[in-house]
Order: sequence, then C-alpha cells, then structure tokens
Amino acid sequence: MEQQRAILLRCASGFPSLPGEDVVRDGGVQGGGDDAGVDGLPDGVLAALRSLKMGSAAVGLMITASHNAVGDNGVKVADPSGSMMTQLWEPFADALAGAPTAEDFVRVVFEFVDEEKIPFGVARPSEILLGRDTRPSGKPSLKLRNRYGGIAAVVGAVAIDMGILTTPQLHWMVRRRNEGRGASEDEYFRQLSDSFRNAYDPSVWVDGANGVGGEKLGRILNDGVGADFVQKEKAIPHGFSTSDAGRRCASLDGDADRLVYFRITGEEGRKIDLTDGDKILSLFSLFIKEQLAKLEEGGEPAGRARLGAVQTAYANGASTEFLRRMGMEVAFTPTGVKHLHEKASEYDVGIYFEANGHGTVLFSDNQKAALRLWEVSQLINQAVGDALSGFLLVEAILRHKGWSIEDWNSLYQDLPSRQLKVKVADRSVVTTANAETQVVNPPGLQEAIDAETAKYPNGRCFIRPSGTEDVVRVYAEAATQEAADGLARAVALEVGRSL
Ligand SMILES: CC(=O)N[C@H]1[C@@H](OP(=O)(O)O)O[C@H](CO)[C@@H](O)[C@@H]1O
Ligand SMILES: [Mg+2]
Repeated sequence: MEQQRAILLRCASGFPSLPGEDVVRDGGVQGGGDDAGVDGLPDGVLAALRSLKMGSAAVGLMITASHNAVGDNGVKVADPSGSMMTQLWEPFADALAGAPTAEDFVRVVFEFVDEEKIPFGVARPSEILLGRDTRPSGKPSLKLRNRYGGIAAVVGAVAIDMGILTTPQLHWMVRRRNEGRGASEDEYFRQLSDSFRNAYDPSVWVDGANGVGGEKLGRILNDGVGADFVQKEKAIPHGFSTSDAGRRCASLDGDADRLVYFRITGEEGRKIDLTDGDKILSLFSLFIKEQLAKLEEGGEPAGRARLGAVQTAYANGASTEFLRRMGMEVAFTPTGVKHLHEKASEYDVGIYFEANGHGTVLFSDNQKAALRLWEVSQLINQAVGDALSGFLLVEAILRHKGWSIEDWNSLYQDLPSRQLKVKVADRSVVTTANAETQVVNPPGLQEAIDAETAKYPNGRCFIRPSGTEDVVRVYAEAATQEAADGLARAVALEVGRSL
C-alpha cells in the first residue's frame, strides 16, 4: 500500500517518466513535451479503480468532448455493463479532478479506496479499453501517456488503445468483452449489418459533424455542423445547400451518440425542417407499439409488455401529447442520458430520447423472445444511445412503413420553441425540482417565471443550470415563434436580475 501511495504521488506530481509503462500496449505514444502536466491522470486512476471495484472487469475510457467545440476535450467512463459510469461515483470523480495538489490527490484516492472497500493493490490486472474521437487533442500524446501511467500506477492494470471509435462503439465493446464475447470493431459492424440487410437507402445524406461518426459511416463531413447545431439553430449545416432541398438528411454529433434528421425546405433562405430526438422517439414508439399489438392479437404473452417512453422537460410538448394519445406511458427525468437510461430500464420495453437526439431502446430479457423485436434489439445498441444504430433502425422502419421524412415529420406539428443560455458567475445557486421544471432557488424566481409564462397562450417555460457549461439554460414554448422568443427573452432577463 505504501509503495502504491509513493507511485501515485510520483505520477500526480507530474514526473515525466511514469511507472508501469512496460505493461502498457499503446501503439505509438510519443514522449514529447506537447502538453506537459498530468491531464488525464485523474481519469486513468478513476477508470482503474472502477475496474478493481467491479472485480477487475473491463472498463472503458472515451476521450471526447462530444458536440462541443473542436478545441475542447473531456472523457466519458463506461462501466463494465457498457452503460455510463455509476452516478454514485461522480462526487469522487469531481474530487479527483479538483484536487489542488498531488498530496491532496493521493489523499482523496486513498480515502475513497477505504470507504468503498476497493481491493487496492491486488495482483489481478484489470483492463481499461481506451477510445478517442477525431479531435487533434485525442491523438496519442503526453495526456494519453498520463492516463496509462495513472492506470498502471493503481494496480499495474493494462490499458488497451482501441483507436478512433464512436462513444457507443466503446460502450458496446466493454459490454461484449465482459460477456466473454468478441468485442472488435469488425464484430460491431457485423452485428449491425447482419440485423440490417438492405435497409440503407443511398439517397439519404448524413452530416457526421466532422466527427468520428462520419468517419465510421464512410468519412463525410466541424463548426456549423452536427446534431447539436442542427437541433438548436435549426439551420443548414455546412456542406449542405439549398440545392439539397427535399432530401432526407441525418445529422450526428462529434462522437456519434446523437442523431437528428432534417430536410432542407429551400424557403426563406437557409431554412430546415427539423425531425429531432422527440420524433425519433415517436417513430420508434409507434413501430414497437404496433408490433406488440400484433403479438397480442396472436395470443403471444410478449404482446402485453409494459411499454414506456422516457423524456426530459426539453421534449416538445406536442411530442408528449402525441405519445400519450397513442396510449404510451410517458415518464420524465432530469436532463442527461444516465437518468433517462435508468428510468427506461424499468420497463419491459423502454424507449428514451432527449430532444437533441441522444437515446435508445431497452428490452428486458423476456421481451427479446419476440422475434421482430429481437431483430430490433440486435440492431439497437443495448449499452448506450448510438447514432449509427439509431440511424439504421429509423431507415428500417421508414422502409417497412413506406414513409418519407414528410410522412414521419407530420406525426405531429412541433410547438414553436426557443432555447437561450444566460452566462452566470455561479450556476450552482440555481436548484430545481420536479424533473427540473420548477426552480427552488433563488427564491422568487419561479414566481417571476410563472408570471411571464401566464402572459402567453400555450406558454411553457423552465430554466436549469447546465451540467456541462457555466450557463443557466432557458427553454420556452408558446403558440407562435415570436411568443416563444419573447417568453424566453423575458425569462432570461429575470434570471440575469436574480443572480
Ligand atoms: C439542453 C441540452 O441539450 N443539454 C445537453 C447538455 O447538457 P447540459 O446539462 O444542458 O449542459 O449536454 C449533455 C451531454 O451531451 C446532454 O445530455 C444534454 O441533453
Ligand atoms: Mg455526444
């Protein structure tokens, strides 16, 4: 234990040569001084400890900042099941990342090891699968070397560089590896293509956000592109033009775990018709409900499955109404896929999507017995939301129904909406309740929002602190675009005044 403490301290102090390098298979890490320091060390240590806690099962570490600007970077940790790292460990991750000195870092680690009874220092090596997106900062560098060093310093664990991957591919690989099944990229694509023969329509164009998703789909198209841009700005991404009007287009984000569709209308300059995550949820719900009804008609007990849709407050109000009218049970959770995923797993078939295009379908074991659904369950990534498998399933269902993107889009008409962000010094002063739809603190702000909202017919508005940026987000819906814009602006001013 003392030796482990000394090794960790040495790593955390930023020594250029790290212990355990020879147990690392890294395929080309340079020792250069391109980005000196110990960035990456906390994530390496975190992932290695998580693996130890879970009986040395494989854990994933994805180096990506998803839809954020190319200069940003971050990491995502995949648990041994392939889902996101347990929320119970988030305070520890924050404490590691925020430790001001090497000594503090080591103290945080050892306190946590004691508290969680992690079998620290055992001989059995754990395995960390590393993935990265196409950002230049993801390239093998000193940061990566620190990650390896951090991993090795904990237990002599082995890090395996899986190369450039989508986030969902890495989650899938972690899950498969821990099931003792083939986990290569070839196997990922084999599973997708086996369950998706002939569904890809070559007339569909894809905006890959210049990210790893595009590369995986055949290298397509990063500022002014991607699912976040298309969904929030409702504008045509770079690389597309009004001459593509009418065509069905899909847009992924930088690490391919978000998917939205759009159609360039060609009217009023650069306008698009957005078919967002809410509509993907609606399409999937419709299809799965129909299949269940058929099974039930045929006397199949699987047809009586408990089917649920999971949304956040950002879901367009019209989508919720559509789902409820269809007879779906609809549940709401706070923002962030970890919350939606957890809720969806309570159903026999749980479908979740954020409006921005993160989501997937989860099947309980008894449901997978139903054959069509089995095919769908094979196609759609059970570990995490995956834009590539989501895209293929949309294409398969549209083909099955003979639908165009207009048919699909006309399931319901979106209510006009507006999202704004207000830059604040300390977003943590805002706290919310009721799946983020009510402000608890600062006092009086919810009353001010209610008063503004009451001025607009069909108005709905909420605010919440972002989990990823130093901003408070404002969302408003109303009967007209002008009204939604007006409500969002008025509430943004209230937020500014009260913080
Ligand atoms: C309004 C919005 O799109 N929020 C996004 C954004 O979170 P914030 O906590 O709102 O910053 O990034 C998350 C991670 O990608 C995503 O899950 C979430 O939906
Ligand atoms: Mg993403």
